[in-house]
Amino acid sequence: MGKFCEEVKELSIEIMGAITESLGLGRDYLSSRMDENGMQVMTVNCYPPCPDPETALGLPPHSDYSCITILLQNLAGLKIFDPMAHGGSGRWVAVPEVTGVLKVHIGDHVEVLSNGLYKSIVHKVTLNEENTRISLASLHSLGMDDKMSVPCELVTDENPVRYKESSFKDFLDFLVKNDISQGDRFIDTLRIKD
Ligand SMILES: O=C(O)CCC(=O)C(=O)O
Ligand SMILES: [Fe+2]
Repeated sequence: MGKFCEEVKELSIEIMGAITESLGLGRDYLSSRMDENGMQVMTVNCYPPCPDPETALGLPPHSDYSCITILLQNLAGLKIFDPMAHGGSGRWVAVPEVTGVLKVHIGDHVEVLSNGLYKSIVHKVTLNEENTRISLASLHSLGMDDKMSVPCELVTDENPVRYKESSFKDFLDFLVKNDISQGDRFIDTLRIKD
């Protein structure tokens, strides 16, 4: 498990480098903040078989507060929300399980970093009648008090700052006061209204 955590952290820094490069910020824009002071939270989720899977959920719809989440799972069950489908009313899409594959979620802090170009993905976990499902989710973020803000390089008159800055600690404060199981989303508290 220790080796998995270390390797997945290295992978997260590579993926974040590709994301910041894609935004024109360069590969190392966040690498030292993520590598030396960044937070890695590893969650082990166990979903026992459910006699009536249509009436329950393993995890309610949410987006991850992290920059990115790297996910390993043993069974299908993950669904992501495609907000553009059906003319904007959206639909849930089942993510196929492919053995040994890692999945990457864009989290709220990459939405902020990209000033909304990347969207954090809303997802949920469904249950099944027969088998126990296990997933390992590794959430990668900046340090506890390190604020993620929209880079000035991405801001112009036509593209103003669309999100307030925030830290992991700010997310924890949000968690205390809100109920993510009822659909409250941290990213919604960061949006700057026109
Ligand atoms: O179990 C899964 O596939 C997803 C877990 C998840 O979304 C989370 O831990 O935030
Ligand atoms: Fe999640």
